[in-house]
Amino acid sequence: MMTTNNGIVAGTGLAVRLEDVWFSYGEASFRFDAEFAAGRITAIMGPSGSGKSTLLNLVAGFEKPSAGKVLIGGIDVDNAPPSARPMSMVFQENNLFAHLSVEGNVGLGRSPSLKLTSADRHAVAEALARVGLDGKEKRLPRELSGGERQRVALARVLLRDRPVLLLDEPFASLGPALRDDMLDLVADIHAERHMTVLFVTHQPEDARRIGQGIVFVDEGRVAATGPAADFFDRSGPDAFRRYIGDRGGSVAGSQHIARKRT
Ligand SMILES: Nc1ncnc2c1ncn2[C@@H]1O[C@H](COP(=O)(O)OP(=O)(O)OP(=O)(O)O)[C@@H](O)[C@H]1O
Repeated sequence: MMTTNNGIVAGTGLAVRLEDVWFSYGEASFRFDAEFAAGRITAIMGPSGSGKSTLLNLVAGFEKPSAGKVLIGGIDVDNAPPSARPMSMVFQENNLFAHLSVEGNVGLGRSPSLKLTSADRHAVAEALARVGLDGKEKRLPRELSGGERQRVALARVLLRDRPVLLLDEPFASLGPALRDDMLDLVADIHAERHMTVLFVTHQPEDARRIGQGIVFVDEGRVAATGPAADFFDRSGPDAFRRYIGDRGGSVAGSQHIARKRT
């Protein structure tokens, strides 16, 4: 375990808890009660519009509960803006600043003003090598493929080294083989850093590949939670099986999906 210069404990996860959190967007109302165990990868699944991104945004601090608490590592983060919360977030797109090079975008993970020491620069280079982007340091985001852009975002996650990682469908626009590569990269990073990962996905294959637990969100509520293995056999909750579609004897082709060890 290591403490970074802003006092955040790196190299380990922190539990995330939503304690009877209420929130609404006009008529769309949400009430979340959920616990995400420290150091685990939890896939958040559920129908479109059920509130998965809203749940992540409440944890990140982009939205504020009208009642209830968000606790990270047992600490109420109500007054902390997103930048002060011990987490990193990767979205489906627009994770990068268009005018900054690859190394600039990653360097932001260490210093928002990009005043980087030589140790910081070394760390940036190491993170880029780790995600397979060495040699592309000077490129701008528009000179990269979609998968490469997400690799840059993951390199920044490595540099930030926060105990919680929020992933909001980060690989949804990538093809299946590339998606698997990216999921394996997330699993490898997780195996090394043990952060708590909340991973929103519509893909049962992806949830099964790296998810250790599942939180199933339906109509603004957490409708079911449990180990991924239970969700992907016939004993899974009915509403979840209806959502992903029961495919004759196995759920979501579970017999055929290689699970990445985490
Ligand atoms: N900024 C916003 N302003 C108003 N309503 C919003 C806003 N963001 C989301 N909503 C509404 O809140 C509900 C939940 O949206 P959310 O994005 O959390 O769902 P989701 O489960 O992540 O969906 P998807 O799987 O389609 O991404 C939807 O009805 C959506 O229209």
